[in-house]
This record gives sequence, structure tokens and C-alpha cells, in this order.
Amino acid sequence: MTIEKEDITSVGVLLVNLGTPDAPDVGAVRRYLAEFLSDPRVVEIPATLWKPVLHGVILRTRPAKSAEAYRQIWTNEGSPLMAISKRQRDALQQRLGDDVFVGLAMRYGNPAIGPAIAQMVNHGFDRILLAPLYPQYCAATTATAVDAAFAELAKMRLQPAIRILPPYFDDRLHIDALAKNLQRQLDALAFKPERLLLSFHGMPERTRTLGDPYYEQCKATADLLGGQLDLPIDVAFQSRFGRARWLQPATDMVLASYPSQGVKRVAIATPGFSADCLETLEELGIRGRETFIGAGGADFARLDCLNDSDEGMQMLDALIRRELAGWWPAS
Ligand SMILES: C=CC1=C(C)c2cc3[nH]c(cc4nc(cc5[nH]c(cc1n2)c(C)c5CCC(=O)O)C(CCC(=O)O)=C4C)c(C)c3C=C
Ligand SMILES: [Fe+2]
Ligand SMILES: [Fe+2]
Repeated sequence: MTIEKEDITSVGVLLVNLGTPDAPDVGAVRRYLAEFLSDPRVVEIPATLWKPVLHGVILRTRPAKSAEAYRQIWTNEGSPLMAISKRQRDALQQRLGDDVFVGLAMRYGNPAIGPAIAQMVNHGFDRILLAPLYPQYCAATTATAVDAAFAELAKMRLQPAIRILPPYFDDRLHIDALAKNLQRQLDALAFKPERLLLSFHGMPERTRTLGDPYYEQCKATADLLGGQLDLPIDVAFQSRFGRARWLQPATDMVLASYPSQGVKRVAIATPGFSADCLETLEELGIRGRETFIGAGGADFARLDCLNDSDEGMQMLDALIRRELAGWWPAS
């Protein structure tokens, strides 16, 4: 009997994002935050010091506040991050066709990475491309997603072959998709912004010296993108958490200071997020707007992430096809 190569290989792609609570209520948000903030890749404080603070203070106070924020952005399809991620998965599956399976998993909450990998392996997928949907690399996002996948593989005798989508912060495909998508949104605005603020999720500043290339990669994305747009850009970092010094400048401080510098019309975009989520919709779209208008600003627009836009899906399709070279299409 001869076994053809095509008969024995089965290729799957697993899109991975950060994750979100199952519901906008205190219990679900507490479960999500407990998993997220117990990850030593996220909070790099010795467990003996951090656990009492997490369980004694943070998980008693933050879930109610965060649940209230989630309620303001929740949709009929659930959390925006989940709804958009599912649409990205479906659109990619459609583009790649039936020969390649496209799955979706989240680092925190559901659907979890471990069971998603186990399920793919049980269904016979022996070549899996993990695609953490973070354009810029940091240990708190990319590395922890990969850790979770390999923790599942560590339980297996017969492991699938694994590939990992590299960070795509400076990839021409990514920059072109962002430029085209943002220009389209800017052209549709009822006002002409004097400034485009590019807001990336913050990180503790010390992660830079510890070896994360995140800050430099955010700056590189911004520089390349700025070169393709016809308005001045600024870069800032949002969502500060905890007491340590975070990457500067902080988005809320920049928004508050614009009007006194004569910048009254602003657009804000988030090229570090592949899908809109609490941090873009509530923190920027609601609170950021209030900060800017409250400080004397006149016009504010929050621009969408690439999400499942044509530009975004075309980029993802091309990035994934490139990483699948030699695996698929079968030669
Ligand atoms: C895109 C990159 C992200 C980085 C880098 C990141 C670092 C980081 N985040 C926290 C703490 C929180 N982040 C929260 C939400 C959240 N964070 C990201 C992405 C990055 N985080 C996303 C996509 C989301 C949104 C999830 C959603 O459900 O829509 C939250 C939860 C919400 C809240 O209570 O504020 C926390 C907490 C830390 C500590 C950190 C780096 C060390
Ligand atoms: Fe975060
Ligand atoms: Fe936040």
C-alpha cells in the first residue's frame, strides 16, 4: 500500500487573541480577571507578594467597575472582541477554502487555547499554524499565548508540527492595510482632524529593559504608518494598570493636553489591536472623548481597528498563506 502525502497531512490555523469575559456581570468578569491577572507573564511580581493583593484587593474591587464598563459596549452578539474575532475566523475560513481548517481560541476565558489545540489534534490536524493576533510582540501577550499552546502539547505523545506567525508590526501588508483602512475612515469624517493620535496598549516600562521589543515595534508601526498618511501623528500608550511606571506618554494625558496646545480636532486610532474591544470602545471611545471634550476640544473621532474589514482580512489572508508555504497548498 502506498500512502500519498495528501492523505496524511491535515493543516489547521488557530487564530489567538487575548480573551474577554463570558458576560458583562461581576462574576464572569471576576473569573476572567482572576485568570488574566494570575498569569506571571502579565504581572511580573513574585506570587507571594502579588497573590494577597490580587485576591485581597483587586478581585474585590475591580470586577464591579470593569463589569460596568463592559456593559456599556456589550452587543447582541456578546463582547465586541469575541464577536469580531468570530467574524475574522469565519472570513478567513471563507478565503482559505475547505482544505485548511481555521479555529479561534482566547488566552483567557473561552474558547481556551489548550482544549482548542487538543480538539484539532483529535480531529487529525497534524500541522498547526498558531497565529497570535498581536502585531507587536511582548511577553505579556504573544509569549503567553504560545506558552499556553505548548503546555497542551506537553501532554501529548504524538504532537502536531507547529508554526507560529511572527509579529507583523512592520510588515508591508500590515502597514498598507492600516493606511488604506484609516484613510478611508478619515475621509468619511465630517471634520478634518489636526492630529491623528495612535494609541497602543501600555506596558510597564521595565519590560523594555527586560527584553520586550514592544515599545520599539509600536514606534516602528507608527513611523511607517505616519509616512503613508497626510496628517501629523502622535503616539501614546493607554490602559495603565498598577503603580509601576508605564510607557510614556499616557493617552489620557495627551488627550487632556491637546486643547491647550491649540489642537481642537482629533482622530484616534489603535494599530496595536487587531479587533475593537473594551480598551478601544470604552476607554477611548467613551472616556477618551470625555477627557478631550472636557478639556476644551471641539471634535473627536475614534477610528475602528482593522477588525474584519476587507483590508484587514486581505492582510490576514496573505500573512497566513505566506506562513503556510510548503504545508499548503500541497505540491
Ligand atoms: C494589545 C496588546 C495588549 C497588551 C500589551 C496588554 C497588556 C496588559 N494588559 C493588562 C491589564 C488588562 N488589560 C485588559 C484588557 C485588554 N487588554 C488587551 C490587550 C493588551 N493588553 C485587550 C485586547 C483587552 C480587552 C479585553 C476585552 O474584553 O475587550 C484588562 C481587563 C479589563 C479591565 O479590567 O481593565 C486588564 C485588567 C496588563 C496588566 C498588561 C501588561 C502587563
Ligand atoms: Fe490589557
Ligand atoms: Fe483597561
